[in-house]
Amino acid sequence: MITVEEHRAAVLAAVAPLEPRQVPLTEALDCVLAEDVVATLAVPPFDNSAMDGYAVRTEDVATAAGTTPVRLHVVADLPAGSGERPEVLPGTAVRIMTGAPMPPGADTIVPVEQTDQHVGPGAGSALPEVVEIRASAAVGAHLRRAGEDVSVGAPVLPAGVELGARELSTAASTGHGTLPVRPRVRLGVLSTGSELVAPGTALEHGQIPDSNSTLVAGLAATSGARPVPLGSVVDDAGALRARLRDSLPDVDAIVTTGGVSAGAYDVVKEVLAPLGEVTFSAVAMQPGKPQGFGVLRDGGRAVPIFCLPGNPVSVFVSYLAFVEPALRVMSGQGTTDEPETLRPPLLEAVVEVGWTCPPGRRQYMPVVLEESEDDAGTRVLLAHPAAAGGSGSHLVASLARAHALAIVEADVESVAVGDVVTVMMVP
Ligand SMILES: Nc1nc2c(c(=O)[nH]1)N[C@H]1C(S)=C(S)[C@@H](COP(=O)(O)OP(=O)(O)OC[C@H]3O[C@@H](n4cnc5c(N)ncnc54)[C@H](O)[C@@H]3O)O[C@H]1N2
Ligand code: MOO
Repeated sequence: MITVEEHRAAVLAAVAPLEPRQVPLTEALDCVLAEDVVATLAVPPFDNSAMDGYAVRTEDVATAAGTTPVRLHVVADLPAGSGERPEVLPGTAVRIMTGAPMPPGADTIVPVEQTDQHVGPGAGSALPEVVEIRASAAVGAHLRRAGEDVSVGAPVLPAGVELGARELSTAASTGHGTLPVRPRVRLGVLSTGSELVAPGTALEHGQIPDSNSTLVAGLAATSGARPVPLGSVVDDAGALRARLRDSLPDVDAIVTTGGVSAGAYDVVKEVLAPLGEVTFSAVAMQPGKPQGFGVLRDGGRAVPIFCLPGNPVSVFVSYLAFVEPALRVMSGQGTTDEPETLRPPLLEAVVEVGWTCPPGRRQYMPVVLEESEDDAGTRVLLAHPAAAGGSGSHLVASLARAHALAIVEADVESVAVGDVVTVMMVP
């Protein structure tokens, strides 16, 4: 048996960040930015009004007040989006809406509420010939200056940042319709097993729902990859070979589940082992002992393939231990120089209900966490197994209850109430 660290090291040695690509903003969410980005547009891009009202000259309205209104001729209307540039000469005003460009000649805005005009749309909102201004205004009042937030050429997003909604709106507003990113990893998800039927299908005797496809696709999407569903194949070498061959051009990596242990029908091993570039190992962990990993060739491209065991809890643990770190390297979200960027956060918890551990294998026990206080009033996390049956790799329904995986080293025989264990938070 090899250790988890040895298997992970072999995986990480075989994967590399995907080549950067220019993608539309709509495809860039959750991607890592590959280059520094500077503003090609100022924000705001031009001087514009912050209020619906009238663009005027301050000197024209200097004496305006409720009791001494000033009457100005309205010479034009400027809704937002207007490309007109009507000049505001002395004694005139331009009606202006929020976001419309400031007309030449005007140096301030009087909100519509400080005039005699109707507020809002509908009846009474026609453009007046004359407007009565009922308040004076300072130079630049309610005016949003070009470049006030960002000027052209200013750095706005650094390489390496993970693009969320805020970063993407920054890119959009500073002139970018596309961005150079590490693309999302297209992860092919393939279940193997003649017993599998689609979730929700009525079962014949011996059949079970394929829950692994849903699990892996969901985990991939959660970590920013793009799952590519490859369905399920029966335990037939020819069918598996054909499905893998047909899928290769559309994916950057593949996860298969099932068919990797000692069974007479374990076709994943049967098909991939002879190719010479996929290795099958026993890893000292429970669940998740039988693991395959290697690369398939698509022309000159190496496509990493993870052959996880079929048991669903084994799939979950194996995904977090091996697939997630590799995807994080490929997408630029993490690096081997900083191992904490390759996995979910680790915390410590106090065991509330003990359990026994398998000999010679590191155990990953799905646990429920609860917050509590110790005798000194310090906040502590309490952990108990999520399933009555412990870390059995078939106890898939209990996964929904788990908050974390308690990691118990291979030399520990049992975990007792009050022990402190390391827990890895799970997606
Ligand atoms: N003689 C031995 N038998 C087994 C060993 C061993 O060392 N010697 N290892 C056991 C361990 S540990 C594991 S884990 C499993 C792994 O088996 P496989 O990867 O070959 O997986 P299968 O046999 O195809 O399936 C195992 C189990 O999982 C269910 N399954 C499979 N796919 C799905 C799916 N898509 N959705 C839901 N459930 C799935 C399947 O029906 C089986 O019950 O091998 C042990 N055996
Ligand atoms: O390694 Mo298996 O996943 O223990 O059941």
